[in-house]
Amino acid sequence: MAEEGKQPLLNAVQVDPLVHLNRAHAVLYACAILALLYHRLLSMLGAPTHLSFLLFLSLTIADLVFAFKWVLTQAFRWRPVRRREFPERLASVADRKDWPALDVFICTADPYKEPPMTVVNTALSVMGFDYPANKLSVYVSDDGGSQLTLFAFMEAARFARYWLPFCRENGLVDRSPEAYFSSSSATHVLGERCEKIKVLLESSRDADIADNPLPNLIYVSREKRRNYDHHFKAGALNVLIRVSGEMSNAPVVLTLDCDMYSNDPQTPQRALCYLLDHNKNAKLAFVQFPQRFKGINEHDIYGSELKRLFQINPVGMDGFRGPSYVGSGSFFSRCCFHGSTSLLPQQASQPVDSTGSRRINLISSEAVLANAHRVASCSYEHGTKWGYKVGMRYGSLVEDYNTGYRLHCEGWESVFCNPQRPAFLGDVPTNFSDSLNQTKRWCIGLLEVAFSKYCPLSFGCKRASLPMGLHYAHYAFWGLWCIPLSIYAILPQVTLAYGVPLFPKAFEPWWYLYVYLFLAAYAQDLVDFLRAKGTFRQWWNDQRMWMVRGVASYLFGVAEFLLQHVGVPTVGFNVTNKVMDGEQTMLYNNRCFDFGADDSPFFVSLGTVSIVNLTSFIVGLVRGMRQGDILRDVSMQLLISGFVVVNCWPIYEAMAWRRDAGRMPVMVTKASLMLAGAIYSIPYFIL
Ligand SMILES: O=c1ccn([C@@H]2O[C@H](COP(=O)(O)OP(=O)(O)O[C@H]3O[C@H](CO)[C@@H](O)[C@H](O)[C@H]3O)[C@@H](O)[C@H]2O)c(=O)[nH]1
Ligand SMILES: [Mn+2]
Repeated sequence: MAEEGKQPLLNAVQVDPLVHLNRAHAVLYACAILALLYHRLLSMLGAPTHLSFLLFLSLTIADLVFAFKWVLTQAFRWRPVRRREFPERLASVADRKDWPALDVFICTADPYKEPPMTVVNTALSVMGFDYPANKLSVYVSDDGGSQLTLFAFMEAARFARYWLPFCRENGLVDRSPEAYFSSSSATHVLGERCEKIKVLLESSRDADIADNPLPNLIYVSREKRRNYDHHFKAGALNVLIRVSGEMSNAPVVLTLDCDMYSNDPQTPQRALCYLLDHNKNAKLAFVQFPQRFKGINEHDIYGSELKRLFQINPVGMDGFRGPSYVGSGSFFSRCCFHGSTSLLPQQASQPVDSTGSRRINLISSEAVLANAHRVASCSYEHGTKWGYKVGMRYGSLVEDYNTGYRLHCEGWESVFCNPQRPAFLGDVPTNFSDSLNQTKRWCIGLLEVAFSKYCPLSFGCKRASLPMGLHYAHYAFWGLWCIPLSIYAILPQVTLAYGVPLFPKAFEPWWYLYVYLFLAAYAQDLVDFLRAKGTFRQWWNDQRMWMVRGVASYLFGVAEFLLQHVGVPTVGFNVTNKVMDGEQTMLYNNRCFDFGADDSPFFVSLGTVSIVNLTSFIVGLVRGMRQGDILRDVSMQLLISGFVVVNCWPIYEAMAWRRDAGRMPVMVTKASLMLAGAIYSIPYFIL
């Protein structure tokens, strides 16, 4: 290995050339926000009645939240950096035989929502990494304790003997069998059960048909008992950290969701470009690859790509301590799980090195298995620091966000690695209601962190840094979007229907301020999106989903979080469905919104908002045509409701004239009409 300091460059970093433009614009926009708040204050002070004061107050609250969120997002735009890595130079730094061992963790939880074949597929794709087989171990955590999954893996172990040499001989890059070739009820999920650990393949013993060693493959189903908190995925990963610690104990650990298969066998080498970089690795906790997805329809109608979360914002965080951990596609340095950088002497937080792997040839020995069983039992963590100071952190439904955040607070760093060819590809919910449920779960998990003693605004700004604190606060307070979005979805519209102006007259100077604030924010968002290789149509759908989530996922997420706090039990980690029926798939591929799956309360909310906006827009326009002068007074309200109406088009289609299975259930339409009627009648009661 090359000496420290003389190491050839394994990676390079470049600051986004547009930062200065962004910063200049931030200053201008900040002035505009201050002017707006001043104007709001004036209107409140000059309000002629209590009612109009309340109306202006609501708008002020909405704008304050917008302003707060704007401040938080500036942290992402302050210093975005892009990285490149040079895996071809790796050979001059470390010989293949000196590469650190790699443990891959794959989590699955529900054999019905996550078909075992998907999980097997993911496992085989990583066993096909271009990496020394005797240094590679794949651990599968089955939180469902499913016989079917275990059986599928036993078969997979046999299949691997043929598949892996086949990949190598044919130089396949797609090493997930399903991706390459595409082109049973005999089980039940056990409530309580003992831990089960099976070594399905052992590198020192098993070889493929060409007589090359195979990677280790280990199936782990942890012990589950009533009366014990299992901490969902975080708990499962902590069991894997300990079990693998007893077996292969590799210094590098890759975490993957069961649907995130490897799309490039060179990926670990890219990660090594950072993990073996002596200038970096003493503090490097993880290398995060973006979550990328397959099967998204052309215009991405549900905004499933989550470009901002997975591709744009990490670049912004990378200019500081690094991107957040997103649960999948992350190469960890194992030592980061054992405590903080500052607490440990330099030797203990040793950078990833070529050593560290235990004697792999012993993993199925009785002694090792006995230890593995011990650490996989549910009482093992009792009275230890696991989940609090050690391993994946508990206390939030978004264990990934929470763990990455706490690592950054302890002084660890991370890097964002976003190669041209997606490193991993996963499934997205291609069903409207599933997609909204997923973001609702995230929203709740994030609020759990926001309102804990680890609130990023206080704890994070102090322990990590101001920008890192703001980054994490942006996510923690994600759900707050529901406040301004709900207010702007109803208030200007209802007042418009009653002919009450709320905003400055058209073409007055203040009116231009509002127009500037809207257009500039939207334009900047569009530019960010296009620069991240999005299309205009995808961006349009993405901004629509932002509003949709505002009155659906975020609104219900915040409500559920509040209910949870007054003691109403809630669902917890509702695993996202990865199976689609034929009709759903057809609707999705035809870019049709699917409201048919269930009559979810989300849809009542969406239906109500869309009806209110359409009604007000028509009433306002007709009134404006009749009495020309009022048109200028309510112009802003007309623009807002008109904009929402354009966005709600798929909802009107689904309510009024679609006849397929994905149309809006009649019950939901009726409920929405009633709710809209109720909203319009509120002013009567107040007056
Ligand atoms: O009790 C549980 C629940 C879930 N999982 C696994 O966790 C993964 C993610 O679950 P999924 O239903 O796919 O959730 P998503 O919302 O799609 O996942 C995102 O958000 C999660 C946090 O909410 C992160 O853990 C994931 O990595 C991230 O991809 C899957 O492999 C599950 O099998 C478990 O192992 N045990
Ligand atoms: Mn998922």
